[in-house]
Amino acid sequence: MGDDATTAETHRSGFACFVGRPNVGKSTLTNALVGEKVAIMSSRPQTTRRAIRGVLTRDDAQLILVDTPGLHRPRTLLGERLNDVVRETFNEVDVIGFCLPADEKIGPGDKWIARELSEARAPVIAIVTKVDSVPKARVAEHLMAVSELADWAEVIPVSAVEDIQVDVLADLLVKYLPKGPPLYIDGEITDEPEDVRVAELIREAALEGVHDELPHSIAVMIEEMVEPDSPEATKDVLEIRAQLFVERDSQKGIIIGHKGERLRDVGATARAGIERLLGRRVYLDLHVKVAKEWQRDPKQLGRMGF
Ligand SMILES: Nc1nc2c(ncn2[C@@H]2O[C@H](COP(=O)(O)OP(=O)(O)OP(=O)(O)O)[C@@H](O)[C@H]2O)c(=O)[nH]1
Repeated sequence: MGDDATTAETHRSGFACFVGRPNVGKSTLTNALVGEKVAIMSSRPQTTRRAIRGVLTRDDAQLILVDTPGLHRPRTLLGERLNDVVRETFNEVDVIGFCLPADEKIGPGDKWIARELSEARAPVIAIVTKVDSVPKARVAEHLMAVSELADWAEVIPVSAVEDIQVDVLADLLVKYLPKGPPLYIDGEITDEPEDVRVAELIREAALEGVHDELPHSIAVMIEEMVEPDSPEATKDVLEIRAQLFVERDSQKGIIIGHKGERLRDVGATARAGIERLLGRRVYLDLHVKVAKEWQRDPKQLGRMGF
Protein backbone atom coordinates (compact mmCIF):
# COMPACT_ATOMS: atom_id res chain seq x y z
CA MET A 1 0.00 0.00 0.00
CA GLY A 2 0.93 3.57 0.20
CA ASP A 3 3.93 4.80 -1.65
CA ASP A 4 3.64 2.87 -4.89
CA ALA A 5 -0.05 3.55 -5.31
CA THR A 6 0.38 7.22 -4.45
CA THR A 7 3.32 7.56 -6.82
CA ALA A 8 1.47 5.91 -9.70
CA GLU A 9 -1.46 8.25 -9.23
CA THR A 10 0.54 11.44 -8.99
CA HIS A 11 3.51 10.70 -11.25
CA ARG A 12 3.90 13.16 -14.11
CA SER A 13 5.80 12.80 -17.35
CA GLY A 14 6.15 14.79 -20.51
CA PHE A 15 8.15 17.07 -22.74
CA ALA A 16 9.64 20.52 -22.48
CA CYS A 17 11.81 22.65 -24.72
CA PHE A 18 13.91 25.74 -24.08
CA VAL A 19 13.86 28.57 -26.56
CA GLY A 20 15.70 31.84 -26.73
CA ARG A 21 18.31 33.70 -28.71
CA PRO A 22 21.75 32.10 -29.11
CA ASN A 23 23.97 32.27 -26.03
CA VAL A 24 21.23 32.89 -23.48
CA GLY A 25 22.18 29.77 -21.51
CA LYS A 26 19.84 27.06 -22.81
CA SER A 27 22.46 24.31 -22.95
CA THR A 28 23.98 25.19 -19.60
CA LEU A 29 20.54 25.15 -18.04
CA THR A 30 19.71 21.81 -19.65
CA ASN A 31 22.90 20.35 -18.20
CA ALA A 32 22.18 21.84 -14.78
CA LEU A 33 18.71 20.27 -14.80
CA VAL A 34 19.59 16.80 -16.05
CA GLY A 35 23.21 16.51 -14.98
CA GLU A 36 26.00 15.82 -17.40
CA LYS A 37 24.27 12.76 -18.79
CA VAL A 38 22.90 14.60 -21.79
CA ALA A 39 22.01 12.22 -24.55
CA ILE A 40 21.26 13.50 -27.98
CA MET A 41 19.29 10.98 -29.90
CA SER A 42 16.17 10.39 -31.82
CA SER A 43 13.25 9.34 -29.74
CA ARG A 44 10.63 6.68 -30.06
CA PRO A 45 8.10 7.57 -32.74
CA GLN A 46 5.14 7.08 -30.42
CA THR A 47 6.32 9.83 -28.12
CA THR A 48 7.90 12.64 -30.04
CA ARG A 49 9.99 12.95 -33.15
CA ARG A 50 12.31 15.55 -31.69
CA ALA A 51 15.88 14.95 -30.66
CA ILE A 52 16.21 14.60 -26.93
CA ARG A 53 18.64 16.86 -25.09
CA GLY A 54 18.23 15.29 -21.71
CA VAL A 55 15.93 13.44 -19.35
CA LEU A 56 15.33 14.38 -15.74
CA THR A 57 14.04 11.35 -13.87
CA ARG A 58 12.76 11.83 -10.32
CA ASP A 59 10.55 9.66 -8.11
CA ASP A 60 7.56 11.82 -8.85
CA ALA A 61 8.19 12.86 -12.44
CA GLN A 62 10.06 12.47 -15.67
CA LEU A 63 10.86 15.57 -17.68
CA ILE A 64 12.14 15.07 -21.21
CA LEU A 65 13.91 18.07 -22.70
CA VAL A 66 13.71 18.13 -26.47
CA ASP A 67 15.60 20.15 -29.00
CA THR A 68 14.09 23.08 -30.82
CA PRO A 69 15.81 23.23 -34.16
CA GLY A 70 16.71 26.50 -35.80
CA LEU A 71 14.79 29.23 -34.07
CA HIS A 72 16.15 32.22 -35.91
CA ARG A 73 14.55 35.54 -36.50
CA PRO A 74 14.08 35.81 -40.23
CA ARG A 75 16.17 38.64 -41.60
CA THR A 76 14.97 38.54 -45.16
CA LEU A 77 11.25 38.35 -45.59
CA LEU A 78 9.42 40.86 -43.48
CA GLY A 79 6.77 39.12 -41.46
CA GLU A 80 8.03 35.66 -42.32
CA ARG A 81 6.86 33.11 -39.87
CA LEU A 82 8.60 30.41 -37.95
CA ASN A 83 9.37 27.35 -39.92
CA ASP A 84 6.98 24.47 -39.49
CA VAL A 85 9.39 22.30 -37.55
CA VAL A 86 9.71 24.86 -34.80
CA ARG A 87 6.00 25.47 -34.65
CA GLU A 88 5.40 21.74 -34.57
CA THR A 89 7.81 21.41 -31.67
CA PHE A 90 5.93 24.10 -29.78
CA ASN A 91 2.76 22.09 -30.27
CA GLU A 92 4.25 18.78 -29.26
CA VAL A 93 5.72 19.76 -25.92
CA ASP A 94 3.82 20.18 -22.67
CA VAL A 95 5.66 23.25 -21.49
CA ILE A 96 8.08 25.76 -23.00
CA GLY A 97 10.87 27.61 -21.22
CA PHE A 98 11.76 30.97 -22.78
CA CYS A 99 15.26 32.03 -21.69
CA LEU A 100 16.10 35.72 -21.32
CA PRO A 101 19.52 36.47 -19.82
CA ALA A 102 19.65 38.98 -16.95
CA ASP A 103 22.84 40.53 -18.31
CA GLU A 104 21.24 41.68 -21.54
CA LYS A 105 18.34 44.00 -22.20
CA ILE A 106 15.27 42.63 -23.92
CA GLY A 107 15.89 43.08 -27.62
CA PRO A 108 13.95 42.84 -30.88
CA GLY A 109 14.92 39.14 -31.15
CA ASP A 110 13.31 38.43 -27.77
CA LYS A 111 10.19 40.33 -28.72
CA TRP A 112 9.93 38.40 -31.94
CA ILE A 113 10.22 35.06 -30.11
CA ALA A 114 7.70 36.25 -27.52
CA ARG A 115 5.19 36.99 -30.26
CA GLU A 116 5.71 33.57 -31.82
CA LEU A 117 5.32 31.92 -28.44
CA SER A 118 2.01 33.65 -27.82
CA GLU A 119 0.55 31.26 -30.39
CA ALA A 120 2.01 28.12 -28.84
CA ARG A 121 -0.41 25.62 -27.40
CA ALA A 122 1.81 24.89 -24.40
CA PRO A 123 2.19 27.20 -21.39
CA VAL A 124 5.35 29.30 -21.48
CA ILE A 125 7.60 29.87 -18.48
CA ALA A 126 9.78 32.95 -18.84
CA ILE A 127 13.20 32.10 -17.40
CA VAL A 128 15.54 34.92 -16.49
CA THR A 129 18.93 33.25 -16.79
CA LYS A 130 22.44 34.14 -15.52
CA VAL A 131 21.20 36.07 -12.48
CA ASP A 132 24.59 35.54 -10.83
CA SER A 133 26.21 37.81 -13.39
CA VAL A 134 24.45 41.05 -12.43
CA PRO A 135 23.51 42.95 -9.22
CA LYS A 136 20.18 42.09 -7.55
CA ALA A 137 18.62 45.41 -8.51
CA ARG A 138 19.27 44.67 -12.15
CA VAL A 139 17.64 41.22 -11.79
CA ALA A 140 14.54 42.86 -10.31
CA GLU A 141 14.41 45.38 -13.12
CA HIS A 142 14.76 42.65 -15.73
CA LEU A 143 12.07 40.52 -14.08
CA MET A 144 9.68 43.47 -14.32
CA ALA A 145 10.48 44.04 -17.97
CA VAL A 146 10.08 40.35 -18.78
CA SER A 147 6.74 40.19 -16.96
CA GLU A 148 5.47 43.08 -19.04
CA LEU A 149 6.51 41.46 -22.30
CA ALA A 150 3.64 38.95 -22.34
CA ASP A 151 1.25 37.02 -20.16
CA TRP A 152 3.57 34.20 -19.05
CA ALA A 153 2.45 31.13 -17.14
CA GLU A 154 5.33 31.83 -14.75
CA VAL A 155 8.39 34.04 -14.49
CA ILE A 156 11.43 32.72 -12.67
CA PRO A 157 15.03 33.93 -12.14
CA VAL A 158 17.75 31.24 -12.23
CA SER A 159 21.48 30.74 -12.44
CA ALA A 160 22.64 27.47 -13.93
CA VAL A 161 26.26 28.26 -13.10
CA GLU A 162 25.67 29.10 -9.42
CA ASP A 163 22.81 26.59 -9.08
CA ILE A 164 20.30 29.22 -8.02
CA GLN A 165 16.67 28.11 -8.28
CA VAL A 166 17.39 25.32 -10.76
CA ASP A 167 15.42 22.87 -8.61
CA VAL A 168 12.56 25.37 -8.34
CA LEU A 169 12.50 25.61 -12.12
CA ALA A 170 12.39 21.80 -12.33
CA ASP A 171 9.34 21.81 -10.05
CA LEU A 172 7.66 24.47 -12.16
CA LEU A 173 8.25 22.59 -15.41
CA VAL A 174 7.01 19.35 -13.85
CA LYS A 175 3.86 21.10 -12.66
CA TYR A 176 2.78 21.53 -16.28
CA LEU A 177 3.35 17.91 -17.32
CA PRO A 178 0.40 15.57 -17.64
CA LYS A 179 -0.04 12.73 -15.19
CA GLY A 180 1.42 9.47 -16.44
CA PRO A 181 4.11 6.85 -15.96
CA PRO A 182 7.77 7.43 -16.95
CA LEU A 183 8.25 7.31 -20.73
CA TYR A 184 11.85 6.19 -20.56
CA ILE A 185 13.58 3.70 -18.37
CA ASP A 186 16.71 5.33 -17.02
CA GLY A 187 19.73 4.29 -19.06
CA GLU A 188 17.66 3.07 -21.98
CA ILE A 189 18.36 6.21 -23.88
CA THR A 190 22.12 5.92 -24.05
CA ASP A 191 22.38 2.14 -23.97
CA GLU A 192 21.03 1.63 -27.44
CA PRO A 193 23.62 0.54 -29.97
CA GLU A 194 24.68 3.21 -32.40
CA ASP A 195 23.33 1.54 -35.52
CA VAL A 196 19.88 1.19 -33.99
CA ARG A 197 19.81 4.90 -33.28
CA VAL A 198 21.06 5.69 -36.76
CA ALA A 199 18.39 3.44 -38.28
CA GLU A 200 15.77 5.15 -36.16
CA LEU A 201 16.84 8.58 -37.43
CA ILE A 202 16.50 7.39 -41.02
CA ARG A 203 13.11 5.87 -40.31
CA GLU A 204 11.97 9.09 -38.66
CA ALA A 205 13.12 11.17 -41.61
CA ALA A 206 11.32 8.85 -44.03
CA LEU A 207 8.10 9.06 -42.04
CA GLU A 208 8.21 12.84 -41.73
CA GLY A 209 4.96 14.11 -43.16
CA VAL A 210 3.69 10.78 -44.49
CA HIS A 211 2.60 9.08 -41.27
CA ASP A 212 -0.86 8.23 -42.50
CA GLU A 213 0.22 6.75 -45.80
CA LEU A 214 2.95 4.53 -44.39
CA PRO A 215 1.93 3.75 -40.84
CA HIS A 216 4.27 0.95 -39.86
CA SER A 217 5.36 -0.39 -43.20
CA ILE A 218 8.87 0.97 -43.02
CA ALA A 219 11.95 -0.74 -41.69
CA VAL A 220 15.53 0.36 -41.92
CA MET A 221 18.54 -1.89 -42.03
CA ILE A 222 22.04 -0.51 -41.61
CA GLU A 223 24.19 -2.57 -43.93
CA GLU A 224 27.52 -1.13 -42.95
CA MET A 225 29.30 1.78 -41.38
CA VAL A 226 32.70 2.21 -42.97
CA GLU A 227 35.36 4.19 -41.14
CA PRO A 228 37.43 6.49 -43.38
CA ASP A 229 40.67 4.72 -42.47
CA SER A 230 39.46 1.21 -43.28
CA PRO A 231 40.49 -0.52 -46.52
CA GLU A 232 36.89 -0.54 -47.84
CA ALA A 233 36.50 3.19 -47.42
CA THR A 234 35.80 5.23 -50.54
CA LYS A 235 35.14 8.53 -48.75
CA ASP A 236 37.08 10.46 -46.13
CA VAL A 237 34.07 10.57 -43.83
CA LEU A 238 32.08 7.87 -42.06
CA GLU A 239 30.15 6.06 -44.80
CA ILE A 240 26.81 4.63 -43.82
CA ARG A 241 24.96 2.30 -46.16
CA ALA A 242 21.35 1.69 -45.33
CA GLN A 243 18.35 -0.02 -46.86
CA LEU A 244 14.90 1.31 -46.34
CA PHE A 245 12.28 -1.42 -46.66
CA VAL A 246 8.68 -0.85 -47.61
CA GLU A 247 5.95 -3.38 -48.30
CA ARG A 248 4.56 -2.25 -51.63
CA ASP A 249 5.68 -0.59 -54.83
CA SER A 250 3.27 2.27 -54.19
CA GLN A 251 4.99 2.96 -50.88
CA LYS A 252 8.35 2.91 -52.56
CA GLY A 253 7.01 5.60 -54.88
CA ILE A 254 5.93 7.74 -51.96
CA ILE A 255 9.32 7.49 -50.26
CA ILE A 256 11.27 8.21 -53.41
CA GLY A 257 9.01 10.98 -54.64
CA HIS A 258 8.97 12.79 -57.95
CA LYS A 259 12.36 12.34 -59.62
CA GLY A 260 13.78 11.14 -56.33
CA GLU A 261 13.23 14.47 -54.69
CA ARG A 262 11.68 13.15 -51.52
CA LEU A 263 14.34 10.51 -50.98
CA ARG A 264 16.99 13.21 -51.28
CA ASP A 265 15.21 15.22 -48.58
CA VAL A 266 14.90 12.14 -46.39
CA GLY A 267 18.61 11.51 -46.82
CA ALA A 268 19.53 15.10 -46.04
CA THR A 269 17.35 15.21 -42.92
CA ALA A 270 18.58 11.85 -41.70
CA ARG A 271 22.20 12.76 -42.37
CA ALA A 272 21.90 15.99 -40.39
CA GLY A 273 20.45 14.06 -37.46
CA ILE A 274 23.07 11.34 -37.66
CA GLU A 275 25.88 13.88 -37.81
CA ARG A 276 24.56 15.52 -34.70
CA LEU A 277 24.09 12.21 -32.95
CA LEU A 278 27.59 10.97 -33.77
CA GLY A 279 29.26 14.36 -33.67
CA ARG A 280 31.09 13.78 -36.95
CA ARG A 281 30.66 14.09 -40.68
CA VAL A 282 28.78 11.35 -42.43
CA TYR A 283 28.10 10.17 -45.96
CA LEU A 284 24.76 8.42 -46.17
CA ASP A 285 23.98 5.98 -48.95
CA LEU A 286 20.28 5.19 -48.81
CA HIS A 287 18.36 2.71 -50.95
CA VAL A 288 14.70 1.83 -50.96
CA LYS A 289 13.60 -1.77 -51.45
CA VAL A 290 10.27 -3.49 -51.49
CA ALA A 291 10.23 -6.36 -49.01
CA LYS A 292 6.71 -7.64 -49.41
CA GLU A 293 4.84 -8.26 -46.21
CA TRP A 294 8.03 -8.07 -44.27
CA GLN A 295 6.17 -7.58 -41.05
CA ARG A 296 4.70 -11.05 -41.31
CA ASP A 297 7.79 -12.85 -42.52
CA PRO A 298 10.04 -14.06 -39.70
CA LYS A 299 13.02 -14.52 -42.01
CA GLN A 300 12.88 -10.94 -43.25
CA LEU A 301 12.29 -9.66 -39.75
CA GLY A 302 15.33 -11.55 -38.56
CA ARG A 303 17.46 -10.00 -41.26
CA MET A 304 16.35 -6.58 -40.17
CA GLY A 305 17.23 -7.26 -36.58
CA PHE A 306 13.72 -7.50 -35.20
N1 LIG B 1 27.30 33.79 -15.41
C1 LIG B 1 26.58 32.85 -16.01
N2 LIG B 1 26.87 32.48 -17.26
C2 LIG B 1 26.13 31.52 -17.86
C3 LIG B 1 25.04 30.91 -17.19
N3 LIG B 1 24.48 30.02 -18.04
C4 LIG B 1 25.20 30.06 -19.18
N4 LIG B 1 26.20 30.97 -19.07
C5 LIG B 1 27.21 31.28 -20.09
O1 LIG B 1 26.60 31.82 -21.23
C6 LIG B 1 27.20 31.32 -22.41
C7 LIG B 1 26.18 30.65 -23.31
O2 LIG B 1 25.62 29.54 -22.66
P1 LIG B 1 24.94 28.34 -23.46
O3 LIG B 1 24.34 27.45 -22.44
O4 LIG B 1 25.90 27.75 -24.41
O5 LIG B 1 23.83 29.13 -24.27
P2 LIG B 1 22.81 28.58 -25.36
O6 LIG B 1 21.59 29.37 -25.23
O7 LIG B 1 22.71 27.10 -25.25
O8 LIG B 1 23.56 28.96 -26.69
P3 LIG B 1 23.25 28.43 -28.18
O9 LIG B 1 23.62 26.98 -28.20
O10 LIG B 1 24.17 29.28 -29.02
O11 LIG B 1 21.82 28.69 -28.47
C8 LIG B 1 28.29 30.37 -21.95
O12 LIG B 1 29.52 31.05 -21.97
C9 LIG B 1 27.90 30.01 -20.55
O13 LIG B 1 29.00 29.73 -19.74
C10 LIG B 1 24.73 31.34 -15.84
O14 LIG B 1 23.82 30.87 -15.18
N5 LIG B 1 25.54 32.31 -15.33
